[in-house]
Amino acid sequence: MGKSEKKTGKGRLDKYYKLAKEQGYRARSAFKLIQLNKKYSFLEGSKCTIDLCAAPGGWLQVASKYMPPNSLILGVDLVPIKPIPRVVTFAADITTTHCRNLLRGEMKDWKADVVLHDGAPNVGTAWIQDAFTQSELVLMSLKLAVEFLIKGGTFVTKVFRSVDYNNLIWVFSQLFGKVEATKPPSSRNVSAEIFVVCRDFLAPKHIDPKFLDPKHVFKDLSSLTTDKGPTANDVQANVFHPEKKRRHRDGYADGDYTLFKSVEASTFVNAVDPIAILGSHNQIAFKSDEEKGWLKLPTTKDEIKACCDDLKVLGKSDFKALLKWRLAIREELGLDVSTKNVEEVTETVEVVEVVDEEQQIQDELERLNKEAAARTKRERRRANEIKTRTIQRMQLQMTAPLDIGLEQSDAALNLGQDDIFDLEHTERSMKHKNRIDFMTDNDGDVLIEDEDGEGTTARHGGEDGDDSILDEEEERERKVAELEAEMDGLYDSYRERLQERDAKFKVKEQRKRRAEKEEWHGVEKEKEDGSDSEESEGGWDLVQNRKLEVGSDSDDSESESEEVMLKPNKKRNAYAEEGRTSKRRKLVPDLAPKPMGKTSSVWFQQDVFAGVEDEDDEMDALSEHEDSGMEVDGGDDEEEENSDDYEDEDEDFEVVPQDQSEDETMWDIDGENEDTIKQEKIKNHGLLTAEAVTLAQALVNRQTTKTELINNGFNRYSLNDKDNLPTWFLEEESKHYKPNIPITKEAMAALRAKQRALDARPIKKVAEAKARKKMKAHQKLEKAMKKAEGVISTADMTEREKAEAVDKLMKKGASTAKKAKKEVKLVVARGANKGVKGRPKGVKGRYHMVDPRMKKELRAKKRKEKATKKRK
Ligand SMILES: C[S@@+](CC[C@H](N)C(=O)[O-])C[C@H]1O[C@@H](n2cnc3c(N)ncnc32)[C@H](O)[C@@H]1O
Repeated sequence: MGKSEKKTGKGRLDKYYKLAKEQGYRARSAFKLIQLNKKYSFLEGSKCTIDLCAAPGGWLQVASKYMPPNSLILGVDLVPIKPIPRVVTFAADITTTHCRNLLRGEMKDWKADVVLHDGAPNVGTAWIQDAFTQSELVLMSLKLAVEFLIKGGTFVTKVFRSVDYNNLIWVFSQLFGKVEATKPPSSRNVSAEIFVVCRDFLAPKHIDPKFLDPKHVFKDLSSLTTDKGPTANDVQANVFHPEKKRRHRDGYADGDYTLFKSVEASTFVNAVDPIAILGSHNQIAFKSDEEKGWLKLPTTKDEIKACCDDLKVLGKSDFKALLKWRLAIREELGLDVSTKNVEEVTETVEVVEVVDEEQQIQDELERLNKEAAARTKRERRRANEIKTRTIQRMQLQMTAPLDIGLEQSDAALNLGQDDIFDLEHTERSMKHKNRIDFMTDNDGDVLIEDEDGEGTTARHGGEDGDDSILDEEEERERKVAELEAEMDGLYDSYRERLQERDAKFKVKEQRKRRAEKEEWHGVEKEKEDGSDSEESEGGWDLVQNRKLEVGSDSDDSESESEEVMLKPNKKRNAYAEEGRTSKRRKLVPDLAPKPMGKTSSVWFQQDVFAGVEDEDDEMDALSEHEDSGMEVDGGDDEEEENSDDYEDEDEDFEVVPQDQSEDETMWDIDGENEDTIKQEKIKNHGLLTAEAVTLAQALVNRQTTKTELINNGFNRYSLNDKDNLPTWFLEEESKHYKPNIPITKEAMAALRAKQRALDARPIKKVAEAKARKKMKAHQKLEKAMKKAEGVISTADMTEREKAEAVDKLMKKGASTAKKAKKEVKLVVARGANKGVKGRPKGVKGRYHMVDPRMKKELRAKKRKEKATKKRK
């Protein structure tokens, strides 16, 4: 709401408002005093004026303007008044003795010629209280006036036309010679205010205290009665907008001097217009026995009782509560019939129908059956919808593996979320399957262990029941395998997408893996070229590879048990192959030839492999190493291919197909190959992590031994079984599930020193440029020397000439390396040089005009450099 709108709404933007603004008065009310003074001229002759209720100070400004110089002007208000020249102000309540004392202190034994009062009580309390304070305020100002006024002095006060008006005028006339009520033109017509100018103060020696006692002055008023009540509008407004306090500026109804009105509760309850009663009364009283009985009813809560006590302080919600209470009482009395009751009656009529009990039970059962059927149907439909949605999302590659996990509560598959992630369960079912396989006897009979552990024989493919159990199990396994394969595939495509989005993804991955390795062993492991292939592997492949690695390490007896473990996996892989279409490519090993990894090349550089070129021989060599329990790092697809072939022929023989895993390094601590790489790496780059340096220092300082270190390598992290875990889980786990090797201060310091040394080294480009320069200088010098040799061998030159020529040549040859920089003189544009155009006087050679500030900055820079050098 705009300001002008607000003001216009109240009719305030009148000419006096504008005039007050123009003339610098703090309030438009200033014009009321100006006009009153114009009519009665009391300010011009006043030497002392007291303004009661003077804030913000409009009247004080007028007094200060119209009163003679050196006169005393005092202003009092509840709120502080901003200073006005030659005006003394206080903040005090005019009804208190404190205010009186303040005035007395300021006046000494002076008397005031004029006492002004423009007070308006601050609204906020109950309406009845307002009405009382208003009249009281006038009487209080009169009390102060008669105390401080000089005989013949003037008292100007504002009163509201109310029931008190006549009484007040009568009191004034008892104390002043002339009493006139007037409404200055600046006072709005809508306002009930009127100004009474009491002149010629009689200053009686004794003033009857009753004249100044509100109780006395307004005492008789209560005896007067009126027929004219408040208007209907007023009443409604009182009830529905109680917060808007009405000042009754038009005064009370003639003769209606009873400010406090009580109404009996029964009148309110029986009234045709209860709102009118609420608006025109102060209290609802419970006098008769019947009314007192209502007080005990549960509907008459404490709040209702409190509301009935003082209607004038109630809010809208209180009135509503009272009207509701009235309705409740009326229902209680049978005066009203509530809609609720009507409904209840109707219901009762329905229930009263005589129904056969059996029939009723039958109906109830039918109803329950129908409900159950509908529920099942609903659930099935919902499950189908979810299934379809999930499949669609999978097809559209919208579902990331984690999402899948959340959405796979597929009732149709009999797999909840728990089932999918319940790997134990999956494994159990697989083992169960294996056990069945293993327990198949030669006759083709199957030994199935019952709960007690006793074997029972069942015909292979015999009874339907067993078949169905097997089918169910198989079906279940198949679905689990399919889902897992699906998830792995999706995870791979997710990683691919990630790779596409983030160009640094590969580098990050490599770094991460390197960091992991270092954390374990303290030395950085050479990154294999084949890491790419590992990255592109699905989780299932990784698990498979790990299995193969473990298998290759274990002895024969172990490999047998491993085989048992591996079997279901192979089977699962087969299922996965079956079930997968587009994502399947991730599970198929990449057959394209790949460059040999660095580790591999180091390995194959050994003498043993000299001259071995053909594939078969290579495979022989590999198998030899397998037998000797040594780790062979693959990465070549040829090997991989061959390994597959061999696997088919002899399952005991398994070749590590691709990249070396972290586990491998852990298990093969003494591996020759490993050591070579590590040594080489350390030789080239030194130790790179604080953990590695800590361990190395501990070793050097004999705080630990190699054996201890190896033993420490076998901790809960190293023996973490990662089988059957999906890649995404392993990756997530690798972030947090790792040993926390303590590092020492010394290790950190050593690493930092190394880093600083590295930082101090010039970058490759700079080093190259320097080398180029050096080389050129060297070439030039060589050229000069050749020329000098030519000069020496010349016959037609004297020895002296030869020496001079050689000297010149050699100088020229050497000078290129150090070309003297042409010096540029800096001339400060200050004093005579300020604003000079062209060469400044007395400056020879190259020069550059500079701002004096530049020199200062240069000096500061040098200072700083010096300080940093010192610190170093
Ligand atoms: C209409 S204003 C006075 C305007 C003033 N005449 C002027 O021209 O600026 C009424 C003032 O009376 C003050 N007032 C109300 N009750 C009071 C009390 N008990 N003691 C002192 N001042 C009071 C209010 O604080 C308010 O500032």
